[in-house]
Amino acid sequence: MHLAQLHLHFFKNYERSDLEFVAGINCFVGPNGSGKTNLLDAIHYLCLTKSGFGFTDSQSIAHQSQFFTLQAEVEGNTAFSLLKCIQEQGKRKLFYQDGRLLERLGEHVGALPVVLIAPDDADMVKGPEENRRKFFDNTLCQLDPVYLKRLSRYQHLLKQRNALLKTMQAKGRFQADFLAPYDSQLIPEAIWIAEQRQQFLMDFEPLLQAQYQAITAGQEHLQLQYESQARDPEQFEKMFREAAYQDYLAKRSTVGVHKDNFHLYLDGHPIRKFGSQGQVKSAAIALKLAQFLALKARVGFPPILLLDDIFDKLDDKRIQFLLRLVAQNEFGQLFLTDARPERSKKMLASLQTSIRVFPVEKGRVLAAEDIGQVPPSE
Ligand SMILES: Nc1ncnc2c1ncn2[C@@H]1O[C@H](COP(=O)(O)OP(=O)(O)OP(=O)(O)O)[C@@H](O)[C@H]1O
Repeated sequence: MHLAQLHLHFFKNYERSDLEFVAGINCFVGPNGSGKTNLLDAIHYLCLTKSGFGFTDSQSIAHQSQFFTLQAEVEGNTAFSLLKCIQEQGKRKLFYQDGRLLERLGEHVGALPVVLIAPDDADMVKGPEENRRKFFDNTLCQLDPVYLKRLSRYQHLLKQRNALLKTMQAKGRFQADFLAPYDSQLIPEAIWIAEQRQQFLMDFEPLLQAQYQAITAGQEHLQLQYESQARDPEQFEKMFREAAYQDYLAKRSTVGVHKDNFHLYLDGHPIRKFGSQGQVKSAAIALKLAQFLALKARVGFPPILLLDDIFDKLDDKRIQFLLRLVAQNEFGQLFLTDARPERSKKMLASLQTSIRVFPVEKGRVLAAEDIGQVPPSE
């Protein structure tokens, strides 16, 4: 499976752009701020229906416009060959597969799996718990549509419960019976989500460890530990109900799977606290590569891989590791950005795959150049 074409209209700094990709490596090169990452984000939108860099939909509409349109042609083993995403300012985002408007955006999640390796990935390892929760939820949602559905339901109920707690506080009156209908729906969802996370991690941890050991030449042992209040269903239900008054005082739900933690340890010590910069970077790439392998195993073909600015932000050792994987044909279609064209051309030129370089200049993509040793059609 690969993206054969991409068409952008009023997406960020692109007024209109039409690109034809190769099935191997597509490299966007150009000065800082020219729009290279925006192209990766357009691809991310078409894979997961949203930005991979935390931009809102309205931020992604070009300043001079009231809408953006993204379109892609997909070749290979997917159930569709044409994708379209339209976002009009202040309106519902529309997403089409082969001209069919999807009722829910979630229907598309997982159909075109994608992994993004970006400069701020270290925040996933070093940053707050929420970052790791987001990473694991993103992976599980791409793997399983039911997980996405039930997680969305949990988040929706939680929002409603929190709004109710705020209203109660504003009125100065705690009423446990008002919370009960939410609690009886939230508790089973939380228990189910915790179970799924737990099960998933049993397969994911060995993948993660193998990737980390390969990157670091096997010197240290990376471990992942899952901590959830909902792992013991009976205990959790009691805890959740008992927290009601505390929740009222806090004006938010203080117990639940939105509080789960995913701890990373290096030789038994929390990497967040003790990891060196290099160890943190290696763990971040290992997480993304393990995500890639988990998705590939589930769908049976390699996900699209987006590499943002890796030549600048990673050191040679980690770049060489990634390029070795490319050379071993571990990946499918790959998109990467680099501010220095000569460097990426030199790094990529020897690889046995089709390679196309797209020069980018202030929201315009100039004539592409094929530099691979394999013709673009293969
Ligand atoms: N909604 C928008 N409308 C118009 N321009 C936008 C919009 N959002 C972002 N931009 C512009 O896009 C440019 C940033 O693009 P992008 O992040 O893709 O750059 P880049 O080439 O990856 O740069 P770097 O090499 O620094 O990472 C900036 O000039 C920014 O002003």
